[in-house]
Amino acid sequence: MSRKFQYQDDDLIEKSFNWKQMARLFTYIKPYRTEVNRVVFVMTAFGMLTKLAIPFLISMAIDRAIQPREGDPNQGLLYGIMAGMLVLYALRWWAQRYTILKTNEIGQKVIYDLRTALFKHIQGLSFRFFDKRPAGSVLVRVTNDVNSLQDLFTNGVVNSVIDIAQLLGIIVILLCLQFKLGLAVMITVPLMFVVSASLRKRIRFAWQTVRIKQSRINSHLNESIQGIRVTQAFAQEKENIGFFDGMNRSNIRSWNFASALNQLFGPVIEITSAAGTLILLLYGTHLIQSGAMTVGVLVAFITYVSYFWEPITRLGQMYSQLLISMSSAERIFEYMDEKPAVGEKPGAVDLPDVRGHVRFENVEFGYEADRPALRGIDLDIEPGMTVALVGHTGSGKSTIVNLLCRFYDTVKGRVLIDGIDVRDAKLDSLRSQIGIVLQDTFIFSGTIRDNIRYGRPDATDAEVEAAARSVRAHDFISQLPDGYDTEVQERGSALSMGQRQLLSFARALLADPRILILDEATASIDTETELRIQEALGTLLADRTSFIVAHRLSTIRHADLIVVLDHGVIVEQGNHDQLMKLPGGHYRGLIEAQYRFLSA
Ligand SMILES: Nc1ncnc2c1ncn2[C@@H]1O[C@H](COP(=O)(O)OP(=O)(O)OP(=O)(O)O)[C@@H](O)[C@H]1O
Repeated sequence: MSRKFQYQDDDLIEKSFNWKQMARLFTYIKPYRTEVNRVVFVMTAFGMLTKLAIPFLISMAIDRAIQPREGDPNQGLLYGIMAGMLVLYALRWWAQRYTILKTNEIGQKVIYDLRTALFKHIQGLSFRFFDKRPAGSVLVRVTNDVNSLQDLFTNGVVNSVIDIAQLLGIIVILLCLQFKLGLAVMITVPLMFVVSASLRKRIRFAWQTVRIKQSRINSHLNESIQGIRVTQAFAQEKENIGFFDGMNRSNIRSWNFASALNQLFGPVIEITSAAGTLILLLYGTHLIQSGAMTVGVLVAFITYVSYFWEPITRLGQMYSQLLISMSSAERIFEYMDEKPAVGEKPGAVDLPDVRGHVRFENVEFGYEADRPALRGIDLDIEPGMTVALVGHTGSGKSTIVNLLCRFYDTVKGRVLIDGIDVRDAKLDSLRSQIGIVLQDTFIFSGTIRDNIRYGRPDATDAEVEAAARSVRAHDFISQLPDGYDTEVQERGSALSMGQRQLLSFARALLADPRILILDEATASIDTETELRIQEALGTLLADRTSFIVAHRLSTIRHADLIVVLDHGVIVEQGNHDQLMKLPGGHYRGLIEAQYRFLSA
């Protein structure tokens, strides 16, 4: 069976509904406590109390103005009551408008804070975290999962507080109006709670499944778009579309299932409410006939009972909303709790301006526990040296530079810069002194100028241009439609491979790091660009310690030290001439193989 498109990102998070998590979610609303309190006050005082007063006024109108037990109808009192009701309605309208505006505002602020906190946290996570997760699934958590909390924070929190207050108010009113009738109506409530509680867990899992399906769609989407050229080149569009369709359908099915479960809350409440109304009519009529209650009070009672179910229905909906939000919250907090695998020690020091003396002392490392990628690595590199790392694919060249930048920590041994263990240095101070030019030269969307300035945003235009000139990038940049202000697409797809390389050289040169890492591009480029890149390299490497994951013969030949790796072990080191003299040596073998390839 094909094992293509396996996104092992998310398993169902097996945690029960947990109040601690809830409390944690609500810490995000804490900074806006005063605003929330204000809204709750306005809505309770002007929205809820006005609403609760209206049925009371209606009962007064019936029993005292329209059909008093004693005396004639009182028209004046009726108009008075009507005027009072108008004022109450106006007040209620204003309170509702204020509440909607304010709750939306508060909700947006909370979502903003949460998204920023999550993004900030993810930015600080180590390579190990990203090794394990497809980019699409990380996107989903910052977008969809955070969005799904929006409803909770915009309407949910404030409305729930108001609903609970309204519910308590109505219970008090019902019991005061007619104690026995009030009790009789409320007898159905526990039944409703028992039924809905059993739905709770199933709904939570159903929504989590939806999120996971969405996350997989996003992962696939991300991969499909990034790999579209390969897909089209291998004519795999149909297969891709088929796979996407399957995912999409599965998403719909799980959405429908979750939503159907959600909808069960409504009928549960409706049936309970119908039972309550029946009890009310039967028992209420009996009370009127026996003279224990007036018609006006029954009318008010009926209205209050309908008000009684309103907050319960909304709280029920809010509860399902909460369950949906909980699964998103769990997914968000799972990332928030992720500690960077490469952390900063409590007493980490700022690495002073380094000279560029690099030492690897008996270093051992593996990406996975049982598969060592490097073993017994000892290197001593003087400041200013150019070191070429060579070896077969997978021999550990990139891993050496990953450890130097501290993208990962060694399992054994130490990496020292100017005698300071990289684990004792603040990450910022370490990485800002190391420049990296990767094989996959990442160009960000923005102008050419912004891209060159990436590592030193404060560089002047003149400095940007000087850097570009030094690495021979100025000529091609000035021929672009808007020169340095030309907008490049994300990943720089409008630029050629060689041009992207030159741009990344300019970026590294402008940042002027003491230590430079260069993962040479393997793609073959024309001789003229190759020459230009060689010249640019000369400028770039001058006066700094450089590590080159080398693929080009020309670069290797001029390196001060060539380190030959094989299966994670250093098998030879020396300069070109020394290594070529070793009969049957690894390096000599590599060079001879390349010459054979080039002359073939
Ligand atoms: N992120 C990762 N997770 C797990 N294993 C990895 C990871 N990166 C590299 N490896 C493994 O570690 C070993 C060394 O990889 P490394 O990338 O250092 O090789 P390399 O010499 O730079 O290869 P190439 O010339 O192909 O870039 C390989 O066996 C590789 O499969």
